[in-house]
Amino acid sequence: FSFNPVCWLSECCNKDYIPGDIERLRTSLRSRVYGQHLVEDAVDAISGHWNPHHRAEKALTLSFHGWPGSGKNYVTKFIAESLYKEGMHSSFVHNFIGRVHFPEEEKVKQYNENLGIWLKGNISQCPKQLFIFDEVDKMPADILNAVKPMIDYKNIVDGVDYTKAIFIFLSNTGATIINEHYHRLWHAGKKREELKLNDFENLISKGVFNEKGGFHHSDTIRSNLIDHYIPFFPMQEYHVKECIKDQFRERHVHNPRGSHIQEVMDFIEWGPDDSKLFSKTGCKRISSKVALLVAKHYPLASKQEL
Ligand SMILES: Nc1ncnc2c1ncn2[C@@H]1O[C@H](COP(=O)(O)OP(=O)(O)OP(=O)(O)O)[C@@H](O)[C@H]1O
Repeated sequence: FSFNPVCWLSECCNKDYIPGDIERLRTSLRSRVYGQHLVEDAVDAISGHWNPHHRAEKALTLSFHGWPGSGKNYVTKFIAESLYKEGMHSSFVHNFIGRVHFPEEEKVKQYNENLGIWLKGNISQCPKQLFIFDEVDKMPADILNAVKPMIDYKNIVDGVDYTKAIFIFLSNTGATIINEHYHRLWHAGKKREELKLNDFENLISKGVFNEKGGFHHSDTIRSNLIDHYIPFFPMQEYHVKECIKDQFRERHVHNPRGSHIQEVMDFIEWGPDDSKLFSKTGCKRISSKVALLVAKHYPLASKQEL
């Protein structure tokens, strides 16, 4: 037993701060995330990756694809919260956003150099790091090539162990392919819950390789460094209704009137044109509409919020 007073004051690279609580992750996803049963595969991958009885061969790379508002960031937040005590605020969790961190196409070389040094610096402090790259489709092509060697390293390089890191890429790339394929399967009578990862993985990897953005002709994909492509299915009416109820509940309204739920539903655009099966914005933009209704019709709940 060793006691390190520094760890009282700041985050340390140990089990207390990095509990890696997979059961908590499973429970959170099952109870809070609607309609995305394939994220279970991501959980299994993470669980295997950090399994103390099995040494990972390389860093784990997961790539989440789907329409806006289908839960990619939401799920990532649960992953961070279950693996790290401080969740998204942990100094071992890093969130890069395409348009914010890599806005200029002509600076790719500089971004790549900085990113390489920076990743190495962090991983050398603590190997169990989570790197999230959001809006990969809005990053200049080639950015991911800076990450590629780190994902590829199988051994300790210059004293740094890259194999325990987790990389999660989020994008809308491939969303159209996912939606169309989902639509076809749905027409053929397949149930959403019956769909498997391998119904989609090949389709996505081929699709993202050709679409513009950070994955475009990327070495990361060419060399098969992405371990799992996870499709996020478009949200249907019953999922969106659950999201709306969640938003009411968050504002202490546990029994919202049906007409109020409908009022929010009326704001949502549905596609594709023939079936109108999916919400074009998923569960996004619901929260502000619900906030307005709560302020207007549930004054007591609004007070509780303050
Ligand atoms: N599958 C889901 N189950 C429950 N709530 C969801 C789901 N998807 C989205 N939401 C709700 O909608 C909000 C926005 O979703 P989120 O930010 O995860 O979308 P996204 O897929 O990351 O979109 P984008 O591609 O625009 O980044 C979440 O914070 C959550 O409240």
